This record gives sequence, structure tokens and C-alpha cells, in this order.
Amino acid sequence: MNPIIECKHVDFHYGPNQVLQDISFIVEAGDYVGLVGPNGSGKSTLLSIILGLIKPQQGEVFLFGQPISMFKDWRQIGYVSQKANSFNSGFPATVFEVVSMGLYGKLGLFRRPSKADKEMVVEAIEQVGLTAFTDRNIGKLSGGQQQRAFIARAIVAKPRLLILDEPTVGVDTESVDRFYQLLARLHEQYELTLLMVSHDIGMMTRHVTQVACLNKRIYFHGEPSEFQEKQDQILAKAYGAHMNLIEHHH
Ligand SMILES: Nc1ncnc2c1ncn2[C@@H]1O[C@H](COP(=O)(O)OP(=O)(O)OP(=O)(O)O)[C@@H](O)[C@H]1O
Repeated sequence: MNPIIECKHVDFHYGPNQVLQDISFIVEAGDYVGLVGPNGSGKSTLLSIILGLIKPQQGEVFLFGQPISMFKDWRQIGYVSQKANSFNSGFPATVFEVVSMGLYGKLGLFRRPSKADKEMVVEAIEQVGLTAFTDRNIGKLSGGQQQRAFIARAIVAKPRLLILDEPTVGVDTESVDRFYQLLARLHEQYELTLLMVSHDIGMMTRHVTQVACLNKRIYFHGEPSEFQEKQDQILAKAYGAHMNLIEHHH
């Protein structure tokens, strides 16, 4: 066992509104976890806790075996947020510049990258298949291409864990297929551990190695084959009245 993420008995509430209850959740090295749950079930909140952006009122979180309060090596973790691909077409940065921001954060647009940095950026852009668009303005790319640029930004510093919050929202079907192929390649070739929130249960369960189902509590965490066998019961329990919101894309 080599846990990359470990949540132990985590509770979280916004004021009086309890959003997460007694979450114990482990992501092992090499796992590719799809996290599903209805709207408002606490998925983004759980990711924010794992990313150290908010602190749970109860329970403990460990990253790479260290208590999160001691964890300093945030470059080990790449993150692609829900809103990543909503750039307006006038945003004044090229794909190269956006991806270099993954090396320097906000300084990316102002600092001159070293030769080694440039090579890492070029490699990340190549990995996501955007080499031909390196100098193109990010706002002038399609939704699917922008999303791949954000993946490149998240992986440029060679993290060991990649966290994605609903990365396929607003992206056309063909790009979604390409996107899953890209994640599969990163998972296999670079032994990247992945944690991805998705609403598309059908598509997601075909690609991941683990499914976790959340609605304030964890209702299931196991292999996709077991999830599919018990899917009706799990979803009825976890989604309840939200069942009609589940999309089926087969
Ligand atoms: N900053 C906040 N302050 C107060 N309540 C919040 C805040 N952020 C989220 N919430 C509430 O917490 C609950 C969980 O929200 P969260 O965004 O974690 O759910 P989610 O599963 O990611 O939802 P979705 O699938 O719609 O993105 C919701 O009821 C939401 O309204």
C-alpha cells in the first residue's frame, strides 16, 4: 500500500450546512479514480480539502503520507479546475505562455523561462498533441483544445497526482474521446495517479480503475465492474430524488 491521498473521518460544513460527513477515502499510487455524485453532493468541496484550500472541521488528511499541514511539495499535484476552459477569445496569452504558468504560477507571463524550462513546456504541449498550436492565442482554440492546454499546464512540472474537476463539461464528443485517451496514456506511461470528478458516469466507468460515489458520505468506492453490477442500488441510495439528473452517454 502506498497511499497518495488519505482522508480519515473528514467532516466539513459551510456554517450550519454539513456538506461532508465522516469521509474516509484512500487513493493509492497508480489509481485512476472517478468521483461521481449529484449536484451539490460535496465533490468540489472534497477536492478543495485535498488541495489544502479549505480545512475540514473534523478529521485528518494526508498527502503522500504526510499530514496536509506539513505538506509543502505542491508541485507533486497538478490541478485542472471546472472553470479552466472558459477563457475569452481576447485572453492575451499563447498556449506556450499558459503552459509555462504551470512552472511558475502567476509569474509565468513575466519571467523568462530557462532552456530546461522551455524544453519541459515543449514536451508537455507535445504530450497533449498541441504542438502545432504552441504560439496560438489560447482564446482562439476550441473548447477541447483549450482543455488539453490546461492539462499540459497541470502536468508540465511532472506531478505524481493529477486532480481534475469535471474536465469534460462543454466539450464536444470527439474531444471527450481524445481527452480520455490522453488521460489513459498519462496514467500508463507516466504512472500518474488520477482523481477526476465527472458527471458522465457511463463514459467514466469505462476508463477508470476505481469509482467513488459521494453524496455527503461515500456510498461506494471500488472497481468499475463491481460498481456496474450494483449501480442501480448505489445510485438510488446516493442520488435519491436526483436520479433523473443522471446523464447516460453510451
Ligand atoms: N463557499 C460556499 N459557501 C457556502 N456553501 C457552499 C460553498 N460552496 C459550496 N457550498 C454548498 O456546499 C454544497 C456542496 O457543494 P460542492 O460544490 O462541493 O458540490 P459538488 O458536488 O461539487 O456540486 P456540483 O456537481 O454541482 O459542482 C452545496 O450545497 C453548495 O451549495
